Amino acid sequence: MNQPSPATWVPIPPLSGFPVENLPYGVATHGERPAHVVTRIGDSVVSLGALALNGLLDGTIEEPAAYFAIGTLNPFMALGAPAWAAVRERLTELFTETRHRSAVEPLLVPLADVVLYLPFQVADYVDFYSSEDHATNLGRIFRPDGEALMPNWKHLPIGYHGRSGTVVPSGTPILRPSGQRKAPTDEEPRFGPSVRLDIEAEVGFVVGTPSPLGRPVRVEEFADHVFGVTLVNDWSARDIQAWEYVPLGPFLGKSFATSVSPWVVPLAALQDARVAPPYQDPVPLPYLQGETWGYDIALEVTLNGTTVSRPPFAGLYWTPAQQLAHMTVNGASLRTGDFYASGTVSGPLPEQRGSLIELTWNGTEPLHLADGSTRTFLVDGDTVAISGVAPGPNGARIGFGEVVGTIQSAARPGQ
Ligand SMILES: O=C(O)/C=C/C(=O)CC(=O)CC(=O)O
Ligand SMILES: [Ca+2]
Ligand SMILES: [Mg+2]
Repeated sequence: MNQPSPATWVPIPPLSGFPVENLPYGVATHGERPAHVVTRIGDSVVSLGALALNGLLDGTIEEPAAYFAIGTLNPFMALGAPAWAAVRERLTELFTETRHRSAVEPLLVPLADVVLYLPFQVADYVDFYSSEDHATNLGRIFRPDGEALMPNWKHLPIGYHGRSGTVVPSGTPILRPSGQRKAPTDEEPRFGPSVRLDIEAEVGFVVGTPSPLGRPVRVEEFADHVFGVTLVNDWSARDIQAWEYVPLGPFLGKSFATSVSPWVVPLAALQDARVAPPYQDPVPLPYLQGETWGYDIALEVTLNGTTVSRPPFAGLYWTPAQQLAHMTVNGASLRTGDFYASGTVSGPLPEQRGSLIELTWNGTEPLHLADGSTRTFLVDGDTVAISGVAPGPNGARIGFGEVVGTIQSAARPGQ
């Protein structure tokens, strides 16, 4: 469908991922103005701070300017699902009812004229490991002599706590990390810049509503707590990781940078992208059961402009609601801004693998790029972009935009 959103008076380019059915949240500056909460429609950005200051969000939440004429989504996210629904309904009204056009149109700013930031303050950051194809591939590569999947893998969504302070917005340069590594053929460990720098294409979930210590969040409560969805590139230094991570798990090989796309797509925009959860055998324990679903988000990974993978999020084994329930089943509380990533998204086909270690099978099968060069792991100057799109109502496309990063050479020790 060429015109997925005929109801809006805002011009929407054909096939745009930002029709009125999307209305994601971000944080942006425009010229000298301070950072505000914004939304995007077509190729225009609108400050919710400006809408609020003009009285156009009256009747949604108390004092909307206090939540939107600021440079972070956290206070709004903390208000909870009824407030999110009220604001979304009002924004939809403003962009679809022509009587609002004269008031709202002057507030539209071209996307190209704004600078986008990390839209929320990250509280805790968790990274899961929930793609069966990814886990199987990594098991084969890292543990060729054992079972590909660990015995616990189909009983619980495996994850680890990452480093929230190094979650960075799309476009932040990625400095090649240095660390210890020891290849099987090396006699001794050595220190230096990673020579196996990799990507992980993932989908991230942003928690809005907090939960108290001691009260697990049930699978059915997912949509009460999760505000929205982003794309993630969880940069990974495979050589540092391989030497450091047994038995306690990923540490410095994954904590130097995790890039996030600038738009948080509300769960409400993904209603039509829900898919049946995968068949789970063995049946998980009761706290992981309940009404749950996956999301049909088609990812695309480009390396210096060449498409190298199309990972399908729909096939993930554990659903985001099961991940949330697992993360809190021990009584751990949720804070506004908690962020959890799905784990690397890989599909069953070779061209659906979400990391270079899989795409090149541990560096043995180089990728061929459009410029004639080949790659196993990332070299300085490489740019990786991950984009995503999901189905919306009436044939609309719900876009996530993209998360981009370019590799810079390692800082010399002492710098
Ligand atoms: O299986 C391993 O040894 C390693 C797995 C990963 O590096 C993946 C990871 O950290 C989580 C994920 O993104 O799926
Ligand atoms: Ca990861
Ligand atoms: Mg990371």
